[in-house]
Order: sequence, then C-alpha cells, then structure tokens
Amino acid sequence: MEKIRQTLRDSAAARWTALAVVAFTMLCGYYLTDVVAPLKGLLEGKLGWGSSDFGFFNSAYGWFNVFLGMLIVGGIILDKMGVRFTGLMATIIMVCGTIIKFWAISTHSLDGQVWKVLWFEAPAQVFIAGLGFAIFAVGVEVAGITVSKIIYKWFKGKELALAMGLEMATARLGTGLAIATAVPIAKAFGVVDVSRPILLALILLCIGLLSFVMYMFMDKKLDASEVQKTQAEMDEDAFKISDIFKIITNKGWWYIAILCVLFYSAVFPFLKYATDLMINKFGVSEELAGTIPSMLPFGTILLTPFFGNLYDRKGKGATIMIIGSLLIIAVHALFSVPFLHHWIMAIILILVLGVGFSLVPSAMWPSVPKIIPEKQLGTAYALIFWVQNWGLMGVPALIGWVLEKYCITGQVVRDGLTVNTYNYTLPMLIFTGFGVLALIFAFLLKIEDKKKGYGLQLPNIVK
Ligand SMILES: C[C@H](N)C(=O)N[C@@H](CCCCN)C(=O)O
Repeated sequence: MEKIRQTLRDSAAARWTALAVVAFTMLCGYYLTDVVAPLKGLLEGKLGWGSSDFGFFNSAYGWFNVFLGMLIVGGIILDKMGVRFTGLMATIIMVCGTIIKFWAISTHSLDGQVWKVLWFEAPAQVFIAGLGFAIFAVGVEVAGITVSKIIYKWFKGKELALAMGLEMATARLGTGLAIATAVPIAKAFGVVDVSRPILLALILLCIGLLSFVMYMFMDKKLDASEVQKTQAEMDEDAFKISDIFKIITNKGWWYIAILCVLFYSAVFPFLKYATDLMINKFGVSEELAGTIPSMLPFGTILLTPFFGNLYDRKGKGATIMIIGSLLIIAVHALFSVPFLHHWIMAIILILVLGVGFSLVPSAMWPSVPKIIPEKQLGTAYALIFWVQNWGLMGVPALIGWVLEKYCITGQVVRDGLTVNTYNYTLPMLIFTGFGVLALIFAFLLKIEDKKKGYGLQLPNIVK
C-alpha cells in the first residue's frame, strides 16, 4: 500500500505555531488601525479636529486601497509572487505609513495651515496624518489577504475556520487593546499627548515585522516538505489576469463581497464612533467611555474561534451568516432608540453585537475557498477587501458628515476643552440600514449555495 506522504502541515505544532506568528503581526496592525478612534474628543480639543476632519482622516483608510486599486494589485502580486514576498512588503509598508502618521500628529510645523485638495478642505495635519494612514492601510489590508492565504495553505482540509477564527480573535485583541488603552496612554504622566499611543503602535508594528520575518522561514520549510510540482503543473496552477474575470463573473463571490461590505460597514465604522456615542448618549465619562466598546472585540476573542470550530465540524456556514446579520440589525436598532440610554443597556448591546460580529466573519472568510479555487484565492480575497474598503472609507466620512450637519445638540467643556455634543439617533439608523441589506445578501448567498452546491452548509474538516 502506498504510504501517505507527510508534510510540515501535518504537524499540528508546526501549523499552530505558524498561525500564532502571523496572527501576532495582524494584532499589531489592528492596534494601529483603531488607536486613533478613541481619541476623537482629545483630537477635537487639543488639535482642533472637527467631526468631519475626524471622518475625513478615518476615510483615508481606503484612499489608495480603493481609488488606486492597491488592494487588487496586492492580491495579484500575492497570487503571482507568493506569501513570503507579499507579506514582507505589506508589513514594511505598514511601518512606513505609521512613521508618517506619527510625525504628522506629533509635529507643530503644520500648525495653522489649511489645505484644499480636490473638494476637500482640512488642516494640513489631517491631510498628512491621513496620508500616513492611507499608506498603512495598503499594508494592513494586503497583510490581511496574505494571512488568509497562509492559513488556507496550512489548514485546508483541517481546522480551517477555527484557525481563521483564532487569527481574527488575535487581531481583535489588538483592536480591543487600542480602544481601551489609547486615552489612558495619551493622558499618562499628567500631560495630554495624542501622539503617544501612535508611537506605541509604531513600536508594536516593528515587532510585528520581525514576527513575519520569522514566519518566512517556516513557510520556506513548508514548501520544501511538500511534493515538488512539475513545470506543467506549475504552468497550469499559475495565476492569469483572465482569472479576475472568472472571479467577478461568479454570483456566489459577489454575494459574499456585498454581504462583506454591508456587514463590516455596520461594525468597523461604528467602532470609530462608539466611544463618542458612549459619552454623548449614555453619559459615560471620557476616561471610561472606551471600555464599553472595547468589550466588543474582547467578546469576539472567544466566540469567533468557537463559531469557526462549529462550522468546521457541523457546517451551516450560510445559516451562521444569516443569524449574525439579524443580531447586528437588532443591536443598531436598539442603539437608535432615544429613551434607551442607561449604560447597562450599552454594555448589553455591545456584547450582543460581539456575538453577531463573531458569527458572520467566522463563517464568511472560510467560505471563500469553497467558491473560488486556491490559485485565485489571493485575488478573490483582495477583490472582496476592495469592495469592503469602499464601505470602510465612505461610511466613517458619511457618519462624520451626518453628525456635523444634522446631529449637533450643543457644546460642553470637558477637561477644559470646548467640544460639541451630538444626538446619535440618525447615525444608528444608518447602521441599522446596513444590517438589513446585509441580511438580504446573506439569504441570497444561501439560495445560491443551494443552487450551485458550494457546500457552505457542509463541515470544513475532511474525514
Ligand atoms: C478590515 C479587513 N479588510 C477585514 O475584513 N478583516 C477581517 C478579517 C479578514 C480575514 C483575515 N485573515 C476582520 O474581520 O477583521
């Protein structure tokens, strides 16, 4: 009888170690992504950033990814050049972008300058900090798709959804730490300095870069342990630009991409404003306001791998996405009700949001390889991220604009700084709307799965 060849991925220790190493790099990336969000009030008081400046800055996340198509380029590079080269480039780009962002927020050389670029007018500092964030975003997004492909490489036919869930859980730890620590770090030592949390993020990212370099050695070893392909097989497997056409003509892929943009638009942009919502609607003090939203990522840390494990073993991926979308709708709708303003309600809603935010991603990302072949996976993930980035870019700006135009209720002095107060009903109704649309696409995906037999309702583990 022919002996089944063992590769490095058959060693549980090796594949879980590889996962831990790349997940740590993502933790560092997610820390920087969200570290500025809780500083909204301090940025307004200390640096004079209004809500639309804040929204504009946050929208920078998508400037290059969306308009220059950098994510798509990153996906093609990933499928053509492999995970080692692409991941290294992505992590270096993250560090470079963060250096620019840190400089912009810590320098006084831009003080008093207002720039107008295209239709946008904002302080020069907002533009340069946004530029740094936009560069960083290319790195963190390309790193995200690279890590998805890395996980598929090690875990296909094994605990794929659990592994993806654990990676997201680790990344969420970064988000939670960012939300919980940004304000205390900025206010440490009795002097308010909003650039301090960004400096910490920069140091973390340098460690994340070293961590990825360590992964590269493991990846080389994995490749060496696998059966070497013949030239003909390599030619057959090589990614071709025409593969993009195959991806974008696949209805199932579109349903996942649209569900993704709608669902994530109801969560990540919400998190950017959640601290401010706690202060304005639930009357939580600025020091503690970040604590409640930080429960969301912390809650997902256990639940995302839990639901991933469930999907691996029992299947029901499409149903998981439907339930997750329903929860998001309920939470945002209740957040929008004006008389529900007790902080305990805020905690309950954030915890339920955490369940919804664990359900959908735990099933959505491991479902992509069921619809798209491995050689196109990098590009398929990149294109989904690209569609999603329209939302991550547009929605924070939209909410910032809505707040400033329709929701200002007055002004207060906090810590000696005069800031606006806001009514969050309208923004929360907008987030509810995204949830409703996400639910529709989750149902469409389930119908398509039934028609095409993708196996979204089947377990991932091949016995
Ligand atoms: C923000 C980013 N584009 C994203 O969608 N991240 C997902 C994880 C995607 C899978 C990464 N291996 C998230 O839920 O954080």
